[in-house]
Amino acid sequence: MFRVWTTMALQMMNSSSHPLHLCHLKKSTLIINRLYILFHSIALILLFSFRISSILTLFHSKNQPFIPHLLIFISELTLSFIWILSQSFLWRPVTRTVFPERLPGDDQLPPIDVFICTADPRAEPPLGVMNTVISAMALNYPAEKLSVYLSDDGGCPVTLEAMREALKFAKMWVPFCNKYGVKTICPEAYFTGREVDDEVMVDSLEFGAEQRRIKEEYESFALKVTKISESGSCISNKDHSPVVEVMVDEGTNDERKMPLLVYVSREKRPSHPHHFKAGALNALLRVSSLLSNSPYILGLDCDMYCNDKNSARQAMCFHLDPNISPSLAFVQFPQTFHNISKHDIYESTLRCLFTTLWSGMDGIKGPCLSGTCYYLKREALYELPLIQEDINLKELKQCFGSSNEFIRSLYKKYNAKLDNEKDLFDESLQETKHLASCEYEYGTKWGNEVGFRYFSVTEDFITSITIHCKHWFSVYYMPSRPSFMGSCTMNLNDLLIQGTRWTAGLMEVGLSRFCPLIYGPSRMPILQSFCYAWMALCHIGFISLWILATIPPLSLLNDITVYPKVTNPFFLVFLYVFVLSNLQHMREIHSTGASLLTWKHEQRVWMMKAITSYLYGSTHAVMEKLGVKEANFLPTNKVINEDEVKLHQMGIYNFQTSSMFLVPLCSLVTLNLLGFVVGIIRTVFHKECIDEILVQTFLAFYVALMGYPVLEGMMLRKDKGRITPTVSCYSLIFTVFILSFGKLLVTY
Ligand SMILES: O=c1ccn([C@@H]2O[C@H](COP(=O)(O)OP(=O)(O)O[C@H]3O[C@H](CO)[C@@H](O)[C@H](O)[C@H]3O)[C@@H](O)[C@H]2O)c(=O)[nH]1
Ligand SMILES: [Mn+2]
Repeated sequence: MFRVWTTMALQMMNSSSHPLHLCHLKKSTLIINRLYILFHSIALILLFSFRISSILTLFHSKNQPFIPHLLIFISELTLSFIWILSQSFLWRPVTRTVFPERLPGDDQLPPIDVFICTADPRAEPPLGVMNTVISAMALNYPAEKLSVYLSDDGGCPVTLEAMREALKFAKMWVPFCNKYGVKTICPEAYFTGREVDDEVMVDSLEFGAEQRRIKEEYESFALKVTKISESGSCISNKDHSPVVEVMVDEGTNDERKMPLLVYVSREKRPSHPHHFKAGALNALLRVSSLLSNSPYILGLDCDMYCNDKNSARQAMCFHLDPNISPSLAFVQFPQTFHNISKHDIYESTLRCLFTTLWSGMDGIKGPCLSGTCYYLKREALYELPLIQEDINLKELKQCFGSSNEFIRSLYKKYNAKLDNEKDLFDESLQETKHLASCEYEYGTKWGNEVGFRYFSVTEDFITSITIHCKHWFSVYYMPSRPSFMGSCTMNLNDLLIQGTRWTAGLMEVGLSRFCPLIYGPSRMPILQSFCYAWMALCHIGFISLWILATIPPLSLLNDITVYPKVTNPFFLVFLYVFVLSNLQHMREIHSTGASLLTWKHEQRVWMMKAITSYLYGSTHAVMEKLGVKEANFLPTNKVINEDEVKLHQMGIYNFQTSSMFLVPLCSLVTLNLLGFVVGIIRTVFHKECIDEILVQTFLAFYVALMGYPVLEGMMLRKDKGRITPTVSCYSLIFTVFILSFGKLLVTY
């Protein structure tokens, strides 16, 4: 199927000499980055030589405890290791431009299947999910070439009911968008005025009336869906048979004027593993292959609505370029968020990831699938040679499972049943239920060698490693108007829970045979495997941060010096490393157009996550390795809470989260405040020691400053989002524990 489209694209391109897209190397950034890498590396070598020689001296002379120096050295080594890996992202940054107006006519565009996943109607309100579905139906793409699939892992009748209503509304909404060239194709975003650049045709009376009518229709649709959600049982059903419903647009017989809409809820049984989102996506892959079998798949989360109707055409500018098409696996768009406040205190935009890191990886061989919003070639998930009709069915069945119908869909000349007669269509529909059943995958290679991979809960990460390790590459395109918008985490609790899940999933890969440092270098460019390795392993940064947040203050309290004196030339090396890395961070932030406050928030959130999420996630990954714990996927909460929004907009942290997260944060900040105070007292009373303890006093001050919101939450705030006295008490107890245990440790 796919080859046919490529050939068509090839033919079409021969007739035109204008490229569909361009790739620009960011030369000045590249030079700055490489100079920075050079100077920073020299400084690190000097720093290590200082550490090694001072540790050796201490080991022999024994005039100061040796453990604190060793620990600090370990933390510096860990940070440097992560730093080295991360520099691969800076090596060759690129940006891209597309020319969708040069695409061939609609009749030559390849079909697209949109996959949307939802799992839990309580965390993911059906109205939001339906908005995503409707926005996908309104994409600027031939309707007969667009099919929208919703996977409902919650197995909720409520979602199915809401979807039927969504189709009714979409029948009005899609023609409205087409007729008036509406840009914001997600109804909720359009009516709440989230995007302001939709040129409202104020002059046109007809448009005004039409818009009012549609608005009323939307309101009544929204009300209906809310009522359905409230009336029905909204509890995820973990024990049910498969449900597949094709929502046919009955009004039309000959030509499809609306995209196909399909509801899929795969079978779930308590005794069968369901492999979370990857399992849901694989069920969609199989079901869709019988109904529409499009060569390209647009993957979306339920909260990521389409914000730009042109994304499909933009993606096709790459997929239809004959020079790159044969080995291009996916075109990826950044994830942007509609509920970001002015102060992004939780750093939920993932700015660094989507601006700097991904465009850096794009210059190598393409970034990882993480962050969804991708136009993926179906073939890249199957990894098959070109299938001819005469291929051995038995062999294929061992790989893809028992369905003859599915195997036939892999054939070059397969026609999806949609276009055929009604009887055949009904027969296919019956077969889709078999394909969405629990046992279908038993004894097959689904999740291991074909489809989305089950190896880790961060299915996008492991799946893209395996794709990039074959002959495929990918493209990252960041348009000025965000193509997709999702909802980001708006409180500390969601942020840290999500961070823990990501850490667990990524570390699990990092600790396995798929570790990019081992699995990657022979299969992909070395720089790309370093990028992947950074993603899988950067969470070990928790080791460094725990050491840096405890040893300097403990040393201050126990009269030990772990950094060079101010008069020592090596002091300059430490100063240089600290200042330069922060300057580079600020430059990078500035170049993406963000404010310097972002620097503070990013540093702070990184510290908070490293102390908690990275630690717990890594522990979870290790326990999973040992077989003590099972993988877990708790969907991120997408319900909007008014109080929370207010705090978020004012830039105030909401500390309503479990004490498992709060206690370490509070204790470490308190400890550093204590260390800083002692440092100041010591310099006031013994002026001569200032040059000895300056670095560690500064570090304690820096941590306490970064942790200021935590201190404020403990001592000054009275609102609901503060840190409760009980948690503060536990934290004090923990601080005392660190103090006494630390005393033993640092004096050894
Ligand atoms: O058993 C499950 C669990 C989740 N989901 C869906 O997976 C999506 C992502 O879940 P979410 O709770 O939003 O997690 P995030 O951490 O925000 O998602 C990011 O990280 C995930 C990997 O951990 C990726 O799958 C996502 O695409 C990426 O946006 C949502 O649409 C869910 O409905 C399922 O379909 N089945
Ligand atoms: Mn999400």
